[in-house]
Amino acid sequence: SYNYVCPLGPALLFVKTSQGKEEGRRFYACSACRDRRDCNFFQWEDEKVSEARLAAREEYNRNHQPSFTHRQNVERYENFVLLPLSKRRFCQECQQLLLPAEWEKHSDHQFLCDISTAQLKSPSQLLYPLENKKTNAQYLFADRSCQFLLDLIIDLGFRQVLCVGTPRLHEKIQSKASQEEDFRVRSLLLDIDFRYSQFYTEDEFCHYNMFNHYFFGGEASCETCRKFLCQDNGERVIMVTDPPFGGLVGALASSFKKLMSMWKKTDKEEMPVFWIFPYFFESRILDYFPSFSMMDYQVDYDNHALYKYGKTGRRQSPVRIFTNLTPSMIVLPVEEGYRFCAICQRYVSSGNQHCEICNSCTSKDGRRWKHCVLCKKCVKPSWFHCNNCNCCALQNHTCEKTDAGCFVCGKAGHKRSTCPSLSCTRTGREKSHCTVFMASCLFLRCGIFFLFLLVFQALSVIWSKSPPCKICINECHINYFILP
Ligand SMILES: C[S@@+](CC[C@H](N)C(=O)[O-])C[C@H]1O[C@@H](n2cnc3c(N)ncnc32)[C@H](O)[C@@H]1O
Ligand SMILES: [Zn+2]
Ligand SMILES: [Zn+2]
Ligand SMILES: [Zn+2]
Ligand SMILES: [Zn+2]
Ligand SMILES: [Zn+2]
Repeated sequence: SYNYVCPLGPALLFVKTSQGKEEGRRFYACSACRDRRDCNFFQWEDEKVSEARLAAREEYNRNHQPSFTHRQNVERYENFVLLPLSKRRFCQECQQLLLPAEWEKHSDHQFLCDISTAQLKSPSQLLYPLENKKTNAQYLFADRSCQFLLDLIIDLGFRQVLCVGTPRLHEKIQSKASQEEDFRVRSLLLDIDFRYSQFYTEDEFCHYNMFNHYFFGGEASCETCRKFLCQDNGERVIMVTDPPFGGLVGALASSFKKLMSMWKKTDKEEMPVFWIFPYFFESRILDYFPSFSMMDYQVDYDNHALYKYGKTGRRQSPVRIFTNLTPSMIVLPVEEGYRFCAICQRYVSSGNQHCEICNSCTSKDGRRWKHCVLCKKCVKPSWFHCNNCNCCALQNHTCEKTDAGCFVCGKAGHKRSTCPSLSCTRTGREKSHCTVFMASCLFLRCGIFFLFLLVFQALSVIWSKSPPCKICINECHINYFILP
């Protein structure tokens, strides 16, 4: 049983951390929504909850169920495909296939007509990608990357693909399976996006939350997943996941471990996994999965302005494949410049040079990195060794160890609140001219306050227009820590 449940399943326990130390009260919040506007569930761990509040929450959860069940959606689909083309409509506002009896209700909504079988087979094209940055950044694979993944899966001999948050890969497999008789690969999609239940049966799609390992369809849905993983003795099964990048690696890892244990044959063996995630999460992923290694392949997306193949040629994508398969088995396309490093026994980017000192191909971002003898490791090409910080960093970084100084006068040794150029000091001799000083002091304070406001406004304008954080892509610097 769970402590607290919101419409997206069991809430997670969080605590704020600062410099690795826990700070403040622990609290429960929605597992999947980082933005209170999307799910406002909040509960202090040590807070007593009244019966009335619990009842209200249950009521709220009930009211926030989708309007149709998965079963109902499957039946609707069966009726939909019987309709002649001219009667097949899709409401773009409600993101829903419409049966003729429902047209009336959606008459002032935008809709698409003549929905073809091909369109029904590629729902990821029909549905608009959810782009709520904090909750569900639905970045869809560019066809180049999706095809690469599928070819790789086939070449490695896998037959069952558990697609966790990879609707486009699932869709590719499903449509091939329905078109080509000798295509033997099967797939099951696990995703939080319930819109997909309109296009897939209960054996093809499970409504699932990967932050808390929650099957919305209950035991039956969980059983579908277990069966899928265990058919043919669990041979030739692989899980491919591409979670939203907003962090919570620990929560994801814990769910993936649970999925992997549903497959588990022996203690030694691990279910093969492709976890697609940005390279800067490497150490976090390895913390949870020491058997994983990061591949150099750069995963491209269709609808991500930063990470897609631009018109001007190749843009760098920071998204990689993490896997527990032997790296040498992951053959990367030579046409795209990847080459095999015989010493590292893996394929690497063309720019990734083997460093003699580190004895490894050290680049993480595809550019050629340089070795720093003082740091005893390879670093980004744009970094320089800073003697102040005693490590490599960007040339224009602010050194960590030096005192940033006073906000007002810039001098070191004191903070804004005790700045001598501002405050009316309390020593007796100075009190005499205090009134005059007070006035100018107040004037100065107001001035600085407004200046501060202005700068803040300017900054927030700049922030809102600048591309998302390069480190975490959509969600900046989560300082929460999930307790086990
Ligand atoms: C970054 S997109 C990956 C899509 C993938 N590149 C593709 O083209 O198939 C993340 C996917 O995970 C799903 N997702 C987001 N949050 C989720 C959650 N809490 N549990 C399960 N799936 C989730 C989204 O609906 C989306 O399909
Ligand atoms: Zn509608
Ligand atoms: Zn190498
Ligand atoms: Zn090196
Ligand atoms: Zn250095
Ligand atoms: Zn420095």
